[in-house]
Amino acid sequence: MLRLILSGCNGRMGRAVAAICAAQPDLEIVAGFDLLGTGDGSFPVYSSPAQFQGTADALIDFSSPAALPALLDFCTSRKVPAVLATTGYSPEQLEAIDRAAEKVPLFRSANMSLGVNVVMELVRRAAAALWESCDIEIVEKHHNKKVDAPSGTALMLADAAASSLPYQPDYVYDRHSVRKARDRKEIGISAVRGGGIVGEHDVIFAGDHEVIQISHSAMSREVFASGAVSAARFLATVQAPGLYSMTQLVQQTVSD
Ligand SMILES: NC(=O)c1ccc[n+]([C@@H]2O[C@H](COP(=O)([O-])OP(=O)(O)OC[C@H]3O[C@@H](n4cnc5c(N)ncnc54)[C@H](O)[C@@H]3O)[C@@H](O)[C@H]2O)c1
Ligand SMILES: O=C(O)C1=N[C@H](C(=O)O)CCC1
Repeated sequence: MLRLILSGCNGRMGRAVAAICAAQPDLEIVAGFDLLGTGDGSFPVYSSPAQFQGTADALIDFSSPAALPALLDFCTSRKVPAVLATTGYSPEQLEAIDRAAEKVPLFRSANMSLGVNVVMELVRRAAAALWESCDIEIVEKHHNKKVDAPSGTALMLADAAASSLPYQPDYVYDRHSVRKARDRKEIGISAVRGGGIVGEHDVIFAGDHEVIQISHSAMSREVFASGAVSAARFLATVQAPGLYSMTQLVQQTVSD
């Protein structure tokens, strides 16, 4: 039995993860954390991690960057490995995650879908082949409840493209405030918010005579939820502290 804590349990993703756990007999949610310290009664919910006195094999977090300090305190002091799936962390929070990962296994990915991680590899290869002839632009689209922009996935895709460039690109999020033609060394990142769009990402390589586009569409939140559960299963097999990502999870899956 894998005993899980679900942080952000009352949210859209928290509910999607709970549904997957309910369908897998070897998974048990022993506690939920959420601002609102109540749930549907299927497991106890705490408004603060410190209130929970039990133990767990792993924690899955889909909540808010505001939850991070208390979560890192909890995970490092209680030695509970965590899957951090929340997006919108500040550079200082990313450093705090790096420091905590020296004490306990942590897994972080702004997108828990296996497909997006394949797309990242395609983007690396396309950028290596096309950077001299093409401008790189990223467009992401999400539902109207999403609070962070651009999406964590768009930033991961920009980093994937940047890793293949022989220069450090500037990420440009706003073309409104400056009247200036596009610089070759930019990666433009644009965010659209509307309705119930689950998550769409287009990486556009625009040349003078051709346009190449690499796209990913999430059809439901289940793809992120099941990826997070796979990451929690992966963490339960990892003993050493460290910051893990989909790269290691995919490597383990391929070698099994
Ligand atoms: N990595 C991925 O694959 C992936 C996929 C989808 C969403 N996300 C990210 O997950 C996060 C949650 O997304 P969502 O759509 O479920 O949002 P949501 O708003 O529906 O749910 C967030 C939940 O977290 C709770 N919460 C907020 N602040 C908290 C705090 N300080 N302490 C404890 N609980 C707190 C809220 O009460 C809410 O129930 C977002 O950052 C989103 O971008 C990541
Ligand atoms: O719904 C969200 O919020 C999503 N957030 C992630 C991101 O910011 O990239 C992943 C896609 C869905």
